Amino acid sequence: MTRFLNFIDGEFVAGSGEAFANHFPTTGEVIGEVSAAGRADVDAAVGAAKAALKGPWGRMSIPERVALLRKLADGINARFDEFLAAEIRDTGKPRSIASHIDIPRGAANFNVFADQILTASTETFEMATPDGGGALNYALRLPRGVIAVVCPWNLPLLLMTWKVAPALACGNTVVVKPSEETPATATLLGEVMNAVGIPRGVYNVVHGMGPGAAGEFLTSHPDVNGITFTGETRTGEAIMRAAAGGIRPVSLELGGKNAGIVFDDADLEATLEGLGRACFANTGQVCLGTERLYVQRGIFDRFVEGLAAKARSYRFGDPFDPATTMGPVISAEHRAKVLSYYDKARAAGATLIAGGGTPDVAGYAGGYWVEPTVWTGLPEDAAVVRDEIFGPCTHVTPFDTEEEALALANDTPYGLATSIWTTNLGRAHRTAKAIEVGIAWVNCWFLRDLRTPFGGSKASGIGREGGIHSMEFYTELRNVCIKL
Ligand SMILES: NC(=O)c1ccc[n+]([C@@H]2O[C@H](COP(=O)([O-])OP(=O)(O)OC[C@H]3O[C@@H](n4cnc5c(N)ncnc54)[C@H](O)[C@@H]3O)[C@@H](O)[C@H]2O)c1
Ligand SMILES: O=C/C=C/C=C(\O)C(=O)O
Repeated sequence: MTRFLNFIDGEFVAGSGEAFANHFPTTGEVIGEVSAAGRADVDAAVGAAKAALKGPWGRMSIPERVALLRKLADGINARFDEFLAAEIRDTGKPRSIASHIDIPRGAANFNVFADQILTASTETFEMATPDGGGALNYALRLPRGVIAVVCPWNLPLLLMTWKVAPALACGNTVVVKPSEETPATATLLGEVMNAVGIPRGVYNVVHGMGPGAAGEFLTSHPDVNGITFTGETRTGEAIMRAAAGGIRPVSLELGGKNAGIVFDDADLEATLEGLGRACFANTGQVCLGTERLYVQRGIFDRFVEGLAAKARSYRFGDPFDPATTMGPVISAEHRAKVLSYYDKARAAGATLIAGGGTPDVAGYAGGYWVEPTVWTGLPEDAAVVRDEIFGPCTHVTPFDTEEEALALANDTPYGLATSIWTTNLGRAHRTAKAIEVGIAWVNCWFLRDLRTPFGGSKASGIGREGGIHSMEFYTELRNVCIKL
């Protein structure tokens, strides 16, 4: 049984909070115990992070920091199999996903933001002064200080390093609160931090729950200078309230109810491949996934049939077996939530095209399995069409005109991402511009260039991360005005 400790000031320490169990979602077995941080431990972590700003880390040049970030990427890659196993045991996700997405991106994030800080520039303005002389303004890009990083469980290492890497690149220190469901890779990263020579206190990890526990202790801590959060919209509201105390900036990457739009001129095979992944990859637990599809009437029946075939094509089982293509959902609680929506769809009179229940997975009866599911026939105000479910399921609605598709897609409080499929160039540009989201993919899904702005509109978030946009959040600009 693994014991996951907090990582504070370069050391692994037990916390004063109540320890809790870590489950393997594939079997439901308890495979670890997580030592939760109490308020005093969070104080110690924030204190260590604050002190580290004044230590060697704070005096380091950008090239020195960049060299350490590259060592972190190499350090993760050198222990690739350990990170892979840790992520798989926390999430039950298939090896094929974790080895292609989670761990490589977890490492790559450090290299990407090392590159970014080397080229991040600031403005200068020369001005005339009333005395006939002049002055020169230039901006200094300074770290904000101690950054609280609060993370979800769906892509644990990837989403954590997506924030930790730019925060460190900019010279901040961090206190990470991983999801209580997935403590492993954040903890393992502490070992890599020490091994490559990141000074103590620069990276800290506190484990525990959110409300009334480590998450809240951290986000309400007065010595935290900025909060970056990925998770549910409701939690984002609580974090924003906590950030109001002391006026701390927030970056919020929140929930969604993303629409996919398929026009009848789309390449059907490519569309099914792309949207099949958008609906079902990672057992539907991707914030960018599509839980609502709008398909033009001319290809509606063929599309629905093709998507049902995709839904039925997954293989459940041992995540370490390369033949497994779909894992369980993260927890018994989350499975109950997803299945409650399967019940709601039934009660609302949906036409069930595929799935709709729980599979029998031989040898893994205790796992948190749910079937990939496709429905049609529900009105737009049905709970299944409106609420974020965060499971491997989608509802498909037919439409006739471009205007109608856009009105349907935009009729949601959320605005994270969309995936539009058409071979008509003009329509692609028009639709991408008219849809109210932060990320519009055309003829693709989850194709990521890490220099691009990433984030949500409406209730899906505040701010953008990625490339220079991360630098904007993790630094503060100071204007220096020199009278010449
Ligand atoms: N927009 C994005 O980039 C993005 C990416 C991934 C996931 N998500 C969203 O995340 C959600 C799934 O993740 P989740 O269930 O882990 O989200 P969650 O909001 O339940 O939890 C996220 C983190 O916040 C902590 N937390 C909870 N309440 C808190 C509080 N009051 N104060 C401080 N911390 C608190 C949790 O312990 C956890 O570490 C989905 O809604 C999904 O759409 C969004
Ligand atoms: O579940 C959400 C996935 C988010 C992905 C990223 O933040 C990324 O690719 O950088």
